[in-house]
Amino acid sequence: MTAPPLLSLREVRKSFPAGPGRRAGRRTVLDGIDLDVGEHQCVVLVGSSGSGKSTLLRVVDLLEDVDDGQVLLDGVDVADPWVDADAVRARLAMVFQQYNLFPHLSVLDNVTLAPRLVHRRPRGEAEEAGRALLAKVGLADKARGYPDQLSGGEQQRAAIARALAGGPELLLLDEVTSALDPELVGEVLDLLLELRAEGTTMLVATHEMDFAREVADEVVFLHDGRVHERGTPAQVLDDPQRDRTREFLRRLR
Ligand SMILES: Nc1ncnc2c1ncn2[C@@H]1O[C@H](COP(=O)(O)OP(=O)(O)OP(=O)(O)O)[C@@H](O)[C@H]1O
Repeated sequence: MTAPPLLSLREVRKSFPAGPGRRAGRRTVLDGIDLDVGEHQCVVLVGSSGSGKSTLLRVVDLLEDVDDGQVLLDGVDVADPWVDADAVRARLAMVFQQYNLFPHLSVLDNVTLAPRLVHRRPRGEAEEAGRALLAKVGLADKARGYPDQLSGGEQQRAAIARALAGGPELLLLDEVTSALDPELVGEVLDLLLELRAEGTTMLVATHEMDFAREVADEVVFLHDGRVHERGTPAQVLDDPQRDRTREFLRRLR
């Protein structure tokens, strides 16, 4: 029997209130999503603003409940009542568009907070590992600095170091370069390419098609909460079969 993929979504549905008050009804944001991410794989979500990419990542990171369908980690539905949600969260880490570093903590304390509080690692050990991670992301000299003393690109690299600190099995990346000035985008993408080359398992939402082309095992084009087209980067980005995918890519050029 073959092992299940690390992450599987099966017929996942999610809706939100379409406006204030009950009469506004609900808007379907994920409309029956099927998706697999195998160990050491990188799946990249692309699609227009509002197509559901962030919501999909938030569902995987247990920040949103699904209305219907399953989110399976190693074949186990994370919504099952006997599943320990904290244990699931410890296997995942998400990096957000806006870094979300704690402004009152040093860079090193941001990186070591979860290992110390959640994983109960002794301070010395957590700091040693944290410094190694900061060196890896090119911030060895910023360990004692504070987030507001860092550029956007440095803050995002610190956020990536923090995400890696718990040793996640799956890294979720939500438009991590969207808030950066264009000249800082490259330094973050280079770091992600390095992580990818090391075999880090990733589920990524991005508008950076060149990056998608370089890292993705599979590109998934979302439209209106559905998988509209999927395949290798060459298939979806260079030879799309559907008009909507072509139109989306044309608008990006
Ligand atoms: N908590 C919420 N309450 C109501 N509507 C929401 C909520 N979160 C997301 N939505 C709506 O769901 C839709 C999909 O949003 P989502 O952020 O997942 O899209 P996206 O593809 O990530 O867009 P972008 O590329 O702009 O980040 C949008 O119309 C959004 O307004």
